[in-house]
Amino acid sequence: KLELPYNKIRDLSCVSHMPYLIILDASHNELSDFFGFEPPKNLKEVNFSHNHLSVMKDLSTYTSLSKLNLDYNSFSEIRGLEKCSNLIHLSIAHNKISHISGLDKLPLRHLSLRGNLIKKIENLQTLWALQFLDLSYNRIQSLSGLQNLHLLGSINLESNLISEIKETKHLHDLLLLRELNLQRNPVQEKPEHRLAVIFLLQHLTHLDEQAVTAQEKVSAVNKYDPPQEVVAARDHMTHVVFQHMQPQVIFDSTLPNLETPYPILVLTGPQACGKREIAHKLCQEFSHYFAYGASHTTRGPYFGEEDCFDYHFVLDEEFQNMIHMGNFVQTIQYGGHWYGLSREAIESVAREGLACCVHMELEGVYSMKHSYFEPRYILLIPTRTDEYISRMKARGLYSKRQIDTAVSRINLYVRVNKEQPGFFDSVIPCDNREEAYSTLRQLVQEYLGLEEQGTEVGDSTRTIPDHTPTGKSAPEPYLTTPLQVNRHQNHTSPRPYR
Ligand SMILES: Nc1ncnc2c1ncn2[C@@H]1O[C@H](COP(=O)(O)OP(=O)(O)OP(=O)(O)O)[C@@H](O)[C@H]1O
Repeated sequence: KLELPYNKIRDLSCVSHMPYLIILDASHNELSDFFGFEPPKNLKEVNFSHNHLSVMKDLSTYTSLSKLNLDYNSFSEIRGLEKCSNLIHLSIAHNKISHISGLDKLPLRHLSLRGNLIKKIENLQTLWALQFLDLSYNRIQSLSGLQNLHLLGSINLESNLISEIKETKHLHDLLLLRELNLQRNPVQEKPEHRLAVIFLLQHLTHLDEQAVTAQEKVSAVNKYDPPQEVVAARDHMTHVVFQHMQPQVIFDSTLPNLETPYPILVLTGPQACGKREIAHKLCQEFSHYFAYGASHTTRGPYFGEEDCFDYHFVLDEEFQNMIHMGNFVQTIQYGGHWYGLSREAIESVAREGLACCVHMELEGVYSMKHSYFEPRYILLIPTRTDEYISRMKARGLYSKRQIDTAVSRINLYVRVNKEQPGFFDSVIPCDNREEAYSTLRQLVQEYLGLEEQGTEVGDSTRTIPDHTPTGKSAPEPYLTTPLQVNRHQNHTSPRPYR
């Protein structure tokens, strides 16, 4: 690695003598010669931002290059990158580029052409891997030109000249689009076009706070809020697509098996109904059978919460990276924060030979039902709304709006349970936490066959149900009554516990 930023360097020919160089930072210098050195074989990252470069030249010998930063130079044309078959991150922001060209078929995931003179979105259709596109601060007048970018998750078009949104058909390819920034475009000034903006936003899970007013946001959500099934299908598709883009790994511990799927217990219900506390308690008491699968979240920890125990607390950027690395089984946005259950959270429990116990909102359940896992779903539902509200207030963590949202979602759960019999394997009222836990405890004991064998919970001498690939312990009954009640609709005989 060679770091030379903030100097007055004009000549970099010395790099020709560094055949093993991998990373070069020559930003903030006085270079006018573009790559004026013999190419080190494995050069991967180059930063030439803030120099005096004006002409790009053929980089076909720089085949390992994966990240190139050319911001704040004087380039007026993109060229010479045709053979850079490993280039995934390219930034040529704040130059003098007037046309998008020379990028055909590159495996780019991140492209920034912010602050140039571009009038039209063009020649991007072959960038099949593109996930992040920054075209802000240009002179673009229309949204056309975004066809085929199936993996694009974020487009920044802030400060352009987009004055109307006529055709939205070409945006239908953008299956994974989560963010679209249209701030500071004339279209925002015209009331008749605001509706079109909202229409575009119907596809997005992230509604830009400043792009639409609160009222419009509400009407957009009400009018276009897609059904839970659609949201879950999109969420599942996102994670499957991104997982398939990674080198394939065989997950020994949780691989589906027709006879004995890997056991997962999902506690679901509205926020603060006690599912997390109950999940922890269950994992503690039945520590030979269950371990807690901690989700990732972008919300900050509350007082007393422990990283890796309650959640893996991460920044938004890391969470988005994890999505793009195909790390999650499911994700949701709740209360302005991201939550996601990673494959690794489940795998790490499975590797211990234990069943994974997790908690999640209804959207998570819908997504899990698309996965190859076949968890048991227990709904914990408050039946005395006043007490539920008082308990939330007493925690001192929630605004009135958060409490209202949580309360309004009780009906959502009740409706799903009523309209889709069998959706939850069991429903437990949770007004009294002790009673709720005791009911769950009983279910789990029956499920593990503990009572029948008269075995004490937590008895370390007892054989542990072993789910590891090499596990040899005898199969145990998997979910006998009442947890199994609804499952009987799909399965004729109880399945053995691996
Ligand atoms: N991976 C996930 N997928 C879906 N929902 C999740 C996931 N992880 C957590 N949640 C749910 O998101 C909601 C908000 O979680 P958060 O921990 O911020 O709330 P909380 O106020 O501590 O409530 P709780 O006690 O229910 O966890 C909770 O209902 C939680 O169960």
